Amino acid sequence: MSDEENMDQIPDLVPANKKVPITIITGFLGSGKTTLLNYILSKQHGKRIAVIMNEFGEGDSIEKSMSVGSAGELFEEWLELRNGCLCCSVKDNGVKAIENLMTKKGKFDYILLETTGLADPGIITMIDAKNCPQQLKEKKKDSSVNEVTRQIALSDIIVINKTDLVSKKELEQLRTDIRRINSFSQLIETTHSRVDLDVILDLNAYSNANSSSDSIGLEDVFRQRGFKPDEHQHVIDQTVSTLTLERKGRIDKVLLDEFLQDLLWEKKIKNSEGQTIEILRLKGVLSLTSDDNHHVVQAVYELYDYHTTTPWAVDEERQNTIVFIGRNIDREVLEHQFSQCLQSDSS
Ligand SMILES: Nc1nc2c(ncn2[C@@H]2O[C@H](COP(=O)(O)OP(=O)(O)OP(=O)(O)O)[C@@H](O)[C@H]2O)c(=O)[nH]1
Repeated sequence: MSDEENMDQIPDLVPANKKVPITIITGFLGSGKTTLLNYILSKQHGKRIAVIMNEFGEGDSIEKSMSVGSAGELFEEWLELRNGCLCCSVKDNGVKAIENLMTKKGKFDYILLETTGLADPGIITMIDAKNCPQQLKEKKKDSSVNEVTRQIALSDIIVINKTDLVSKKELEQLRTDIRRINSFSQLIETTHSRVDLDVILDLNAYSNANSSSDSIGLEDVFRQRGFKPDEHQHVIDQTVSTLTLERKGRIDKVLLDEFLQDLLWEKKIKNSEGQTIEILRLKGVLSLTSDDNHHVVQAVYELYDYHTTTPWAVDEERQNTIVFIGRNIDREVLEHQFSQCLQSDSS
């Protein structure tokens, strides 16, 4: 069969009416990623899960399969990708690899991606409770953000693993340090990576899929966590931190695009001390002037995109919540810029 014919068949392999969630698992060497994957695979009976491991280094892509299911109904495929950038892997090699997997093995219910510490986008970040405090202190020669800070900043779920190896006081301090970097992400504490699988497998934040009825959208996450704008942050923060803004009304997408492009692409937006505001991750739920649906905006560094989710209820007050995670965050500047994107007759 030619490649073209092969590609034509791929859409049929994806479960009907359902986009397959892709979850990225990242973390430092030895933080417990493999333990987590093995735990997930050992528990998720009756589901078909593809695990994509993203490793860095020389050598050809290696495919290795392993079978964990007891009754044979559970099948997992491990696939190792090479080359550094996870964005490229996901968009190019990764997609191809997933397609090949589906061609060979049929439909999957979940796709899990494991990456080593160098990949940028992370969704679930594994933290080694014992070693993380030291990793957080690491100074990069070029004064860029260190690896573990970046992983924490980018994540939707942070799993603090190996809590058996630290005291209560050390754990409390670590929680505070992590929250300071990313106050949006959900924090889970474990030993041997034993997480609540519903939380891990329903996470769909980085998938390009539109919200489907059975996946948790960002707006649900905001709602479930009772998310409130941070009132405390008035000063410029030169470390990595989170800022949340909330505005009533409707956003003009043309104006928002201009703002996001100035912020993320052109890096034109400076704090009040003239330093560039560096965004690592951005997420938001918006009410746009263009239609009556919720829109989710997400960015990882320069890359950003929107997707449309559920309609606003007729009597629901329209509001826009946006979370910035980055460095040199300046509340006043970002607040001003974001407010400029509101439709002029919005309050
Ligand atoms: N004490 C303790 N050890 C753990 C825990 N979780 C995992 N380990 C051990 O830590 C070691 C590393 O765990 P892995 O799951 O291989 O970590 P990893 O992130 O996949 O590591 P790499 O493959 O090197 O990137 C293994 O020996 C695990 O048994 C935990 O909660 N407590």
